[in-house]
Amino acid sequence: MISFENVSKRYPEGHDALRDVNFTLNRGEMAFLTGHSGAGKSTLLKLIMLMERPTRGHVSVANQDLAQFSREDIPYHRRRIGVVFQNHQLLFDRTVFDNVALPLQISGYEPDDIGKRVRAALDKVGLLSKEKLNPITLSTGEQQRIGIARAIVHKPQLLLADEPTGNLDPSLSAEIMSLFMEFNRHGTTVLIASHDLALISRMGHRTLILDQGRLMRDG
Ligand SMILES: Nc1ncnc2c1ncn2[C@@H]1O[C@H](COP(=O)(O)OP(=O)(O)OP(=O)(O)O)[C@@H](O)[C@H]1O
Repeated sequence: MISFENVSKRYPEGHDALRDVNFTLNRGEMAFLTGHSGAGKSTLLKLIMLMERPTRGHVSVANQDLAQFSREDIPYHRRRIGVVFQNHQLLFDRTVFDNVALPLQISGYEPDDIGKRVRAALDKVGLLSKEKLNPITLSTGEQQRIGIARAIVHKPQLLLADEPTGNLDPSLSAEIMSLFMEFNRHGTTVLIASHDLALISRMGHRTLILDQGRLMRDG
């Protein structure tokens, strides 16, 4: 599903964020990405999303070399991916339903179809009864679950998360992780960047460790 071949990324100021990174994540696999602050975790995810381009090497998603994608192809590429952020970037002037519906509205789905898909996504994260509420009235853990519903509402093949449990206590973090595992059991490929080593080791999944931009361990 994802392949990195000799990938390096140097930002314009001359900082090497990734150095000669090689790995493959198979379709249907779930893995964690960890490392110290500044190790290159977010940069690696940004290369997959085409928010950044590598300086050297090749990144492929679903057997397509992303170097072939022009700026116009980026929306097509992003529709295959769901992304969860630490600060879930919800809109507090809209309902829970409308927050989750947003990516579908942008992609031009029919209103009936949007209703069905949004409710299915909210059901998966246990928030169906809260669709009419404003997210600001919900707890932090519930807000993160809205962010996850929004990330999976278009049924992406690939789910990426950047520190999805950064603001949450251990029991809420475990809850969020079990949601990711559930999506993975249903076939979604999942890659989660997190510095929470205790949580990662409890999950028992493949873990990629970055250190100053180099992939130090994969297993
Ligand atoms: N847009 C940018 N321009 C210049 N340097 C950047 C940019 N984004 C990241 N960097 C640098 O690249 C390195 C890797 O950053 P990155 O955000 O990928 O690491 P990270 O492992 O996600 O860190 P954190 O856990 O703190 O989010 C850091 O030294 C950072 O300062």
